[in-house]
Amino acid sequence: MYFDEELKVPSAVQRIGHSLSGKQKAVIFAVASLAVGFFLYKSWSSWKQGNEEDSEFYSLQPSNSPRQKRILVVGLENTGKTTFVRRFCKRQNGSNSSEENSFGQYIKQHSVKVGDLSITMWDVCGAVENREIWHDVFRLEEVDFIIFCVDSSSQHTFVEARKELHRFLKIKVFKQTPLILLATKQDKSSAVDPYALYLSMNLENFQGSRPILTTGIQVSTFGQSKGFMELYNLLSTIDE
Ligand SMILES: Nc1nc2c(ncn2[C@@H]2O[C@H](COP(=O)(O)OP(=O)(O)OP(=O)(O)O)[C@@H](O)[C@H]2O)c(=O)[nH]1
Ligand SMILES: [Mg+2]
Repeated sequence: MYFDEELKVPSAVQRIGHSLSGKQKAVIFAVASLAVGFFLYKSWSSWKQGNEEDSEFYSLQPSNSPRQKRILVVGLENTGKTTFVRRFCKRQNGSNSSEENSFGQYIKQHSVKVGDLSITMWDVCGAVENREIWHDVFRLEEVDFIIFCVDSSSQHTFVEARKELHRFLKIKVFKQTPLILLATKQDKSSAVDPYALYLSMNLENFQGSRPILTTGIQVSTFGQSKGFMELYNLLSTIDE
């Protein structure tokens, strides 16, 4: 391909431009406009869908006598724990949530009052070299729930996630602690649904001693979330 000296556009493209009639140009313009319009509509509707989901959860007002829930959030690295915890605990008015280091830089403590609950979440780093911390976290405080996050779109990590989850559930102090298996990144096209994820974790042997529940969430790049209301309902209905 060579370039026209003056216009710096490929001559082949230039020739096509010249050979099109006004009508053909109008058709191409209309098709391109429709494609752009469709793309904008799809982006807007997925943003709106996420936002609607959010609004139910974010409109919950804190009650005067909330029940305390202490929740440990663990899972392999890159599963979306920090994204989830920050978004869940950051209320729109921002006035009643907090984030601080707990046990050094690898565990972040978040607190929020939402609806009927006063929630403290510990977001524990998931990188391999830090996983031994998981086994020390019982020193934090008594916990009411374990939320174990699995990136539902990364099926190649399921075996490792299952191994770590089983290891974690065998820790003595957590032997009866209710578990919520959280299927994160549900927006991704390769994501499996929460029930399929639950089956792949082989949790039958752990079921006798504790409630085990599963649900899914997603948090978009723009911060819109889905599934938080259902998670809130699970947290508020189970009483240990
Ligand atoms: N598509 C999509 N991406 C997500 C979602 N949640 C988190 N992510 C992305 O996943 C990546 C990892 O998220 P983090 O929240 O840092 O993961 P983490 O589990 O805290 O990782 P560690 O702290 O290393 O254990 C980031 O690039 C996030 O933007 C989601 O619901 N959907
Ligand atoms: Mg993190």
